[in-house]
Amino acid sequence: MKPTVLQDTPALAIDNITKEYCQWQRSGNARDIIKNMIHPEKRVVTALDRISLQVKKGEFVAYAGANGAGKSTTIKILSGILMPTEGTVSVLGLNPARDRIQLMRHIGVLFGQRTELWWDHPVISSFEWKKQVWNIPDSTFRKNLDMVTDLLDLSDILKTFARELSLGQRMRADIAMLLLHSPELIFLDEPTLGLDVLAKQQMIRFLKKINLESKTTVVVTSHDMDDLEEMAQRIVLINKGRIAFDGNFDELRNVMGGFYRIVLTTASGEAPLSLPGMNLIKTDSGIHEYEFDRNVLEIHKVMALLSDFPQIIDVEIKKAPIEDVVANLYLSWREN
Ligand SMILES: Nc1ncnc2c1ncn2[C@@H]1O[C@H](COP(=O)(O)OP(=O)(O)OP(=O)(O)O)[C@@H](O)[C@H]1O
Repeated sequence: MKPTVLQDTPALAIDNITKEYCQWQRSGNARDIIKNMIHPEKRVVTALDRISLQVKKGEFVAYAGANGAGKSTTIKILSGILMPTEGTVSVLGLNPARDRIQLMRHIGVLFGQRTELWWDHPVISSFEWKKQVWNIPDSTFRKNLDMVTDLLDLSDILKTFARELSLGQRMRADIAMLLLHSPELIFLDEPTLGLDVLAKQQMIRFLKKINLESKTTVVVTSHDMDDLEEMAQRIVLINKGRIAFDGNFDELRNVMGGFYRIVLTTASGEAPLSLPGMNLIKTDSGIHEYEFDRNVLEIHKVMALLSDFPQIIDVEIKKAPIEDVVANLYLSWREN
């Protein structure tokens, strides 16, 4: 039996947390070898700087930011691996550092670069080991094993040694193991890292399904913004240890000016000479891609503009790729 957690609490609540790390600096000079050993220089890095965040039960939240922004540190604090230097954290109403063992029965954590599988044993042995150690009831284990085997296509690899799996197979097996005890909340640090297009789509479909059908709360980090947009309803962006954006993906696009793209194909192959308010960003074999700010140039005005150019034979209007929006945002943060 799982110990009970409070039902009406948010999935997680972070209140004003700061995390400082102490980093020892050593020079690479051979003449500093003694100094490096006895008096290495100390540097304090503020990985998280007074962060507050709430996630409701059943939400699917993307947690993103540039390298070193503080994502993994947050996940480690939320799962009780690290303690914040200051501030309070509550996950399903529990204190992750104090109630770690109780909490682990309700959550699942994946660090995409690491594996929980037993390296020199078939995958199924790791699963059965978890069942014994975690005391997972037979019926729950069987139901979850059938579900993950089917949805993550595991039947071919259950009897394979973990060390013989490809990266994508290993990731699927790790996610499967994470779900065997029916966690209510899962933290996934880069679950699509290194997956091929098909494996990625399968993983994304799977995560959306368990969020929708089992109401599992999901917090996922990734550097792939397209993946995140496909999966999550909400995106929280972290920059230098601070929350810099919290909203949905369309709101995020609006932060950078509500940019849209329009792709025009012309019969002559030439780009229309002047389209005020639109910037030509790419042109190739008679296909011309422009960017415009929908808040400045509304879509009906764009259509009116295009009607003056009979040589246009095809038009496609789309939102700016989220990767580009976020890249511009990171750049603007770096410059400030
Ligand atoms: N164990 C540690 N000891 C000292 N400093 C650390 C430690 N772990 C992380 N840091 C520092 O904390 C900051 C945030 O690191 P963190 O790993 O949380 O970033 P991240 O957003 O997950 O980055 P990435 O996208 O590159 O994985 C970085 O400046 C990093 O150097």
